Amino acid sequence: MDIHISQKLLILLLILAVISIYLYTFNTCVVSSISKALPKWKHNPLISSDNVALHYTTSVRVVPLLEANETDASPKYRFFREQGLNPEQQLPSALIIGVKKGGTRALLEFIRIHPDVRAAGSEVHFFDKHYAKGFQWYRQKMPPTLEGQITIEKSPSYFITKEAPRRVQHMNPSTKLLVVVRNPVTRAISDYTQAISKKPDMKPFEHLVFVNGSDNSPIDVSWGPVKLGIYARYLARWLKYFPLSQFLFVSGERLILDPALELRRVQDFFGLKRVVTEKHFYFNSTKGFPCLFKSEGHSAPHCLGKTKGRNHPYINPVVLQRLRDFYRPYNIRFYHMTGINFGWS
Ligand SMILES: Nc1ncnc2c1ncn2[C@@H]1O[C@H](COP(=O)(O)OS(=O)(=O)O)[C@@H](OP(=O)(O)O)[C@H]1O
Repeated sequence: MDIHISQKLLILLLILAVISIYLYTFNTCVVSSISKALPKWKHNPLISSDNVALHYTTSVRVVPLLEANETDASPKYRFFREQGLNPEQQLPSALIIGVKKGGTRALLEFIRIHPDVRAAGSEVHFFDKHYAKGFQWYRQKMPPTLEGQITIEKSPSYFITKEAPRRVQHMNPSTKLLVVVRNPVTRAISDYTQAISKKPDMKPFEHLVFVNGSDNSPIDVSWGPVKLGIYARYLARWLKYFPLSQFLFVSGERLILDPALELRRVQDFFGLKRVVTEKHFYFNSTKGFPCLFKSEGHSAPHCLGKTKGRNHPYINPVVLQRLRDFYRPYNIRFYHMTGINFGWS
């Protein structure tokens, strides 16, 4: 009888062991195949690709990521209070100041996975639109944090706002400043794509990019999508108020091709443990972008919302070349200022 029971127990244990081995192997394969699938630029810090075309197959939910401000009513904060901890709202010690269409939302959503980083969900626009409301107002827009946690906010318009550098310095001269930059040609097209999605009767890009709409004329530097790409000009203003060591320049291209690598740089810059790693990301071939396995707000795999990663319109290659030529000297100046060659050609 005893022998009969222990045989049954043995078989049960064997089945459990087989299931555990299967699950472990499956998970390891999924994670390692993703990290193998993602292309790496390990030995090449220069970025040259304008259009990222990678093909991996996964199914995914596409959701807008935490666009709304979070509240402190969540179970997590209840738990903190029960433990006698008192999370408080603080002014940000780090800002993602730009650039528009650089990949700022992706960076914010990726870095906020880190347990020591807390972010304002939506763009607050304090240093450009709401400065008159005062720092108290600004602080109330921030999520509650525990001691040692970093509060971060992103409003890409800060980078080009004249008054912003002085105002940020006034708030805190040690503020850490993150700038996500992307090939200004691609950035201009991205900017235009967003504008035309809101105003479908806009003239074609090829018209708006030139003074008088004619390709015999110079590039129209007063047109927003073009003007914003002259990064060196805007950075020069910021450097009057902050040393270069307080900036981290994140490559928008690499944030797509190797998000874990860029996130490592960000965590190092913040002096944080490297918690956000390759295992948080997978590449979604339908979306054409890296997405998250899970984050604070979502336990299931998810990508950024529909307004991130739009299809760009076809642009005449001659016009593209004119734009590349136009930006070249400004890009070189930007590389010298930052000490980084972003490899935009
Ligand atoms: N993971 C991931 N998913 C989706 N999109 C991603 C991602 N990483 C970077 N990007 C790029 O981010 C571009 C939008 O940039 P921003 O978030 O800075 O735009 S905004 O200024 O806040 O409107 C967006 O530009 P478009 O492709 O033109 O839509 C993307 O190219």
